[in-house]
Amino acid sequence: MIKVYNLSVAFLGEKKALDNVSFKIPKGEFVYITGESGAGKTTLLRLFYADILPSRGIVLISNKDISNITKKSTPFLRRNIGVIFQDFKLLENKSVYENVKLALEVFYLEKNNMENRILPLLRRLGIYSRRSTLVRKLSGGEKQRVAIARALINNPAIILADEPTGNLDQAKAEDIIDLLYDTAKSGTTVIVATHDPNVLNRYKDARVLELKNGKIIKDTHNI
Ligand SMILES: Nc1ncnc2c1ncn2[C@@H]1O[C@H](COP(=O)(O)OP(=O)(O)OP(=O)(O)O)[C@@H](O)[C@H]1O
Repeated sequence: MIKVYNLSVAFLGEKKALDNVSFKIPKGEFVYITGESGAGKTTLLRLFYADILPSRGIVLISNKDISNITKKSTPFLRRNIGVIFQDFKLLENKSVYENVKLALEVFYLEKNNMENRILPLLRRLGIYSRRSTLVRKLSGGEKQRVAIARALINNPAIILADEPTGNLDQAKAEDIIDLLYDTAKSGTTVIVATHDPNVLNRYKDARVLELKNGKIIKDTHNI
């Protein structure tokens, strides 16, 4: 469960990136965060994994207040959160397998057993045959799948995806959204920031939170 109360973020010398935002997201929900460029989507996601702290207001992740979380405590929070970044942030000169393994090694202690965790996930995401390929040799769609594998490998409670279909054609974008939607079906909370209408229309029953100038102007669930 994610709860935010009266959340505002002001970057130095800028107008507010988020302005008094409140909402709750239950466990296992699939939510779109939408809004035009600069609306505050990325800023909101960054608050959830404590990449930034709010100027005002409260962020609760699984009932833990992270509004003032210390740097020392952020690894414990992030262990439960998988992030899929707009620009992937993969290690281009390492293989698909290595990229996922590095994310697993941070928290996983059974070093001998890692293959049993990684290979089935690569299979599920359709990148098993690319496991030894360097990331820099992959297509955009394949890189996106590696980014998803890396986000899922620690079985996080929450997945945050920032424009996960950025440069993909429509069919590939739909594949990626289907993967994320299925992930929510198994109990993971999935939050997808996007302004792509094809992505938004893919699951019409999904909750849509729309931001404009840092404020929520639409919430289809309104809870
Ligand atoms: N590090 C920063 N320093 C100063 N201003 C920032 C910073 N990050 C974001 N902003 C500003 O905050 C506002 C919200 O930005 P944000 O990146 O959250 O929007 P967005 O909805 O994700 O946009 P996009 O769709 O273009 O990624 C914008 O006005 C942006 O210029």
